[in-house]
Amino acid sequence: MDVIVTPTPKLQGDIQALSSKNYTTRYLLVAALAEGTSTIYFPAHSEDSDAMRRCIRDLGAIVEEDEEKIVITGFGNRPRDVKELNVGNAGAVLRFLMAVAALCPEVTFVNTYPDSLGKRPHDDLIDSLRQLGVTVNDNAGKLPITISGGNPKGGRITVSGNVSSQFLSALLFLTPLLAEDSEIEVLHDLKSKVVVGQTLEVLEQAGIKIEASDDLMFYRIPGGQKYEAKTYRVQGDYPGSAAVLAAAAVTESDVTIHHLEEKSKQGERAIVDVLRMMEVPLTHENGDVIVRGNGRLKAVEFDGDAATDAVLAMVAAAVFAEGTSRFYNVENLRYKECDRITDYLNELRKAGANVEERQSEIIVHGRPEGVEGGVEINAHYDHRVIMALTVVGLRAKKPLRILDAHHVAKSYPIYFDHLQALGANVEWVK
Ligand SMILES: O=C(O)C1=C[C@@H](OP(=O)(O)O)[C@@H](O)[C@H](O)C1
Ligand SMILES: C=C(OP(=O)(O)O)C(=O)O
Repeated sequence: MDVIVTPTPKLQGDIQALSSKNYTTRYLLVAALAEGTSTIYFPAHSEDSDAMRRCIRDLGAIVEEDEEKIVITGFGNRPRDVKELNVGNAGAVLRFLMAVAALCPEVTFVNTYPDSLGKRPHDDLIDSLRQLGVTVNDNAGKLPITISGGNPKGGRITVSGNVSSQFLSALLFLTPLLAEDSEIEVLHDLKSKVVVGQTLEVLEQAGIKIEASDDLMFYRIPGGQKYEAKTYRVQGDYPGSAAVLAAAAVTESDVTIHHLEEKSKQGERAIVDVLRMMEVPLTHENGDVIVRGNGRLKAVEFDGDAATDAVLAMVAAAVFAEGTSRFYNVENLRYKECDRITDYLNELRKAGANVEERQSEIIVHGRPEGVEGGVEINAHYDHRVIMALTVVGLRAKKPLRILDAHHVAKSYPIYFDHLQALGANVEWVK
């Protein structure tokens, strides 16, 4: 399914932020790793959270749900002996469950998205699991991957944080369940460090004790712990909302998004500060972000690693800013659903934006007068590319057709419904 985005000068109305993807996947996981019954209120509904739901069920969790909650009876440290798991295109779900698979006799993670998740590297996590004595058969660090647990005990391990924080998060979920104490040292840099804060927050809520160094590069994890069954409430999702806020920023608008906590640990809440730095009129109080856009934006410089999943939306806003914007420290955007530097900038250029890439940097020469549009956009299987190009399409001169825009459902299945509710001219076509 494609979407046609027709230029729309005005957006108006209010929407509820959808529920956070990253918190939903984490709560589902810690509920599955507990032995009792946990309840998760307002979980996200998207392909990625569905993938986690499906896989924990396959691993033996009992999952029941209604409109507002999911009730999960976990399998503790004894997942069912499952032969195969299908995580769809969900990177975090794959990485977290590769660690859990160390508790299983033998599991194969299948490769259902060869052109997206199938291209992403997992070597760093594979190396760490091998240090724990787990046997891993992989395809040069990529899917399909077979993990044979071999009853790991814990101990001292290292993990590289250069490519993704998800490898470290995965080990932090596993090691408390092992019989002996563990120590994890992060080698090189730790990218997307803020997301590890969300992992630690959820582990603490689940009753797990972990000692973390202030710089998040070293951890002591007592072994033999048990996850407690708890009640969780999922907060609003900043990465998805970032695209809607960017859309409001580049148009004449009066848009409110409810349910975005000011004190959230999501790094992507920086979208609010970045738009503010770009001189977009907005307020953020009592969980409501209100943007009253006038279409005028100023260029910005920003360390994108602090808000990994909002960078594409920020870049889309910068396409219309006065001056040159720079988003630096973003190399790991290359290892996502697509290469979010080269692939994304190619699509932006097609739409008429003036952008340049460096190995770990995106440079945007703003065009306040608008871009030409009138082209077909390749979504590269990437929900965030789809959302960001939609923002650009709203202020192009001619419509954009985003091919295979249904991949938006990876994180935000109702993105286009939300935009329509705000008055955007976006239409699904076959
Ligand atoms: O831990 C998580 O849930 C995530 C971590 C981040 O990935 P990286 O650490 O690979 O940047 C983020 O981009 C991804 O959407 C979700
Ligand atoms: C990169 C993302 O997710 P994941 O790594 O979990 O596939 C994302 O949501 O933008």
